[in-house]
Amino acid sequence: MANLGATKKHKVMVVGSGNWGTTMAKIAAENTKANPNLFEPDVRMWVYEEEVTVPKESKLYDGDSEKKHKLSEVINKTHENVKYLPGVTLPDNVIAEPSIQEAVKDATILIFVLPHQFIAKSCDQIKGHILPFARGVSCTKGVDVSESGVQLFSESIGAKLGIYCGALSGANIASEIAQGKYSETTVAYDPPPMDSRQPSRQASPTQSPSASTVELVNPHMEHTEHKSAKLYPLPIDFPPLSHENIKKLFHRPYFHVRMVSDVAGVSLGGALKNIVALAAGFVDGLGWGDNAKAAVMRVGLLEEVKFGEKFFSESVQARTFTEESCGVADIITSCSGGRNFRCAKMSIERGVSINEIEETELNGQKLQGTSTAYEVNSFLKSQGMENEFPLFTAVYNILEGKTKPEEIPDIIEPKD
Ligand SMILES: NC(=O)c1ccc[n+]([C@@H]2O[C@H](COP(=O)([O-])OP(=O)(O)OC[C@H]3O[C@@H](n4cnc5c(N)ncnc54)[C@H](O)[C@@H]3O)[C@@H](O)[C@H]2O)c1
Ligand SMILES: O=P(O)(O)OC[C@H](O)CO
Repeated sequence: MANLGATKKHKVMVVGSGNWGTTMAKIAAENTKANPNLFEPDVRMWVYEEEVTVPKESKLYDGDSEKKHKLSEVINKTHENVKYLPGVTLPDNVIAEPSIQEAVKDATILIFVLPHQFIAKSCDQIKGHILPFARGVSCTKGVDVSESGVQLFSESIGAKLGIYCGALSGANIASEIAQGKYSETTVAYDPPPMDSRQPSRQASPTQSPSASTVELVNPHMEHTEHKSAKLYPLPIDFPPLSHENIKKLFHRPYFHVRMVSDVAGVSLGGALKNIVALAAGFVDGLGWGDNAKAAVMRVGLLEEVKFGEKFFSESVQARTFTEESCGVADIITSCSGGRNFRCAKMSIERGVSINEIEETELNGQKLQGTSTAYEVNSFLKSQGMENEFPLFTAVYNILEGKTKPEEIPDIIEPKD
């Protein structure tokens, strides 16, 4: 699509700076540089500030291996996130910013890449500090479960901030992609109709677009206050956020993007596969091998599709799970080398809780599968549907110590 009437460029920022957050900032920064007609070059990355030590090879190392440095300063001075993505040089247009309000200021595109447990609080901090017509893309893998029901993070971010938010998810182990190794991903962006460009429209000043009421969130939420909200159209002096232009922000020669419109399918694939990966880790930890893993992956995929069709029936498409990177491919990669899989496996092998493994083995990185298993279970319980999702329920019960991993085969066997 032509950039009709566009005189301004999009300012891109990343909310998050963990293993995937830093990788996404790297990808986005490579692409903003490569597409100067669409994007401002600098990509601000919000860093949840902490003190870190630097390795001997770092130019900041002064002989004192215990000396603490602010992580944001280390990133800006050395172009390396020494804690969450060590050994990878970031482009110099990734700018680490410890203030979340400063980081989001004037950004037109916000890429959310936080562990899901931190999204709500971060949105509260951002609210009132973003451009009203900003747009979001959620790369967070998880679901937002509350008393009202289950929501996608694209929906809860959108509803909290009053913006449109799409989703990016795929078979994406961050460290491989950060090293430029080939991978695919799925980006779901279903732009609001008001963002489409009409050639006859007069260019309007950035500050004056009027808001329209649109459906922003999942209509399955029974008691939501946010069923519809005012959404500001993207001013015509910015390039349109069409599939073509959104793809240009994420696609790299080593990171192949497939654009779809099924935001629910993409988000659910990323969230639910983390429960499946725990199950795969449990059976692998027992020494049962690849056939056992394949069995839980098969059942996990079916439960993902069923969850989507039961609770997001108006929007989800089964083929998103079976054909796209965010579905079956993410189950395969997560059950092969993901953190949830590896930690679940170690917890069985060592006979310690997975929370202890997370604490001792991940150096501050966060598992999403354990909290997602609890959240999904509390939602299924509220719906009286635990028995319809035996694998998801078994993972929850194993985490609770009520079921043994050895019982998985019997539990997932269809009952007459
Ligand atoms: N790492 C991967 O390979 C990968 C790939 C695809 C998707 N994801 C998803 O991306 C999301 C982010 O994961 P990640 O790998 O970037 O993070 P991570 O697990 O590597 O790091 C944890 C992050 O949480 C931050 N943090 C800690 N306490 C916080 C607080 N109170 N408030 C805000 N932030 C806090 C830390 O600073 C750090 O940036 C997750 O949903 C994950 O499932 C990860
Ligand atoms: O390391 P995990 O288990 O959080 O999985 C990483 C990615 O989500 C794999 O696609």
